[in-house]
Amino acid sequence: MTTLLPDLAVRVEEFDRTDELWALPPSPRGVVCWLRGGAGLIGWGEAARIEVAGPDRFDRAAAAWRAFVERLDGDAAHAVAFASFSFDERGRSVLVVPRVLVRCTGGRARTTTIGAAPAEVFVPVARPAAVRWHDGRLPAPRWRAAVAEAVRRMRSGELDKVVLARDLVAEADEPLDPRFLIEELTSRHPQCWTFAVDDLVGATPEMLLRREGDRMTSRVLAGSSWTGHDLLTSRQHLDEHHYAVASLVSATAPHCTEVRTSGPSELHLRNISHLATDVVARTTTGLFELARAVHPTAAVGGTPRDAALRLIAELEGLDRGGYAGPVGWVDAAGDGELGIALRCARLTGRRARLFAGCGLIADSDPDAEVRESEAKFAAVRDAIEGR
Ligand SMILES: C=C(O[C@H]1C=CC=C(C(=O)O)[C@@H]1O)C(=O)O
Repeated sequence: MTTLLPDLAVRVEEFDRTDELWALPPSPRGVVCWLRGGAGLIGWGEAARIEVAGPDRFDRAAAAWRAFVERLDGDAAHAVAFASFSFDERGRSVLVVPRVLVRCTGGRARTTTIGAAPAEVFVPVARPAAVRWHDGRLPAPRWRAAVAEAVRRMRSGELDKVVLARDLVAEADEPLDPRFLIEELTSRHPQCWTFAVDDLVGATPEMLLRREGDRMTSRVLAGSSWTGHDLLTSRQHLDEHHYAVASLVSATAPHCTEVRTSGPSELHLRNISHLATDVVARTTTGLFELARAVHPTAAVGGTPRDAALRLIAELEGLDRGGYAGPVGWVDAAGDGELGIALRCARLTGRRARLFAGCGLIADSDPDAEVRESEAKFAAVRDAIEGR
């Protein structure tokens, strides 16, 4: 389904960059962003919204985006759509084309407006008021039991790896303002990509796919420590990491040439460290078509993929929505970036539902995984608390 403005004239203006991109949207409504280290994209208002579902959601989104770009008048080359794809094929995936887009690279910023500039009433950024925390659908003891069962199944040889997630709910007295979270997340997590698309806000360290012309890059993460433990000498974490890299490389192989991997190395973030491998390749395949080929990698699904997805449905049973799905942006030429939507929350009015998942193999310890999930929640939890 596509909904769009009647007037699709594109206007572009250049101006000196600002460091406070998060403060530009005039109100909390319809904010979309993809920001890292003071640069990136932020937008508001809706020139078009494209919603797709089903196993062919990536192809349908790609076709709808191409059709939309063809309808634009003027400088269509500067148009960008923000995307949030559901983890599960039954979920709703969304492309949002903002009416106003600010793109900041190097010392310059550019505003792209589609249609007449929207009438803007400025609403100051609000800090969350009186936040209370509740268990989600999978409180820690139930999730620990699910992890223990998954480990038992892997020890019996049913599968090699699975990623199980749990949730946590924040409830504030007033509606949550995504701009506050964007500000907190960009300043706390400068190595991560802070995103807001539809109702999902977060800061992910994992780049699923970046496409610039015929160059594809990816950063695969799996294997974590929140205690400073050396990941590079841990057989368990190296094995867990290996499955994630192998799933990305084998899924992209039919679409890529000159594939090079470098890693693993350790990526140290504020609350946690990960094993990371960077992948570079040449491709002529579009960004969304590549996403169809690779999603879900074993960083969020498991190995073998189908057995892992069945076990996730059986033991986790959460509606992951956009969590662990591809999230990011695409431009008119088909270039763009899709991260994996991790360290994020779904915002609905006064509530935020946080998600955190852990990769499990036969050697995993359920108690350690519960603590790892808490360390992953901390990224958004501390941002909501503003502490
Ligand atoms: C599934 C998540 O993290 C993935 C990415 C990095 C490390 C992971 C791990 O060590 O389990 C996960 O595979 C999450 O943060 O919800």
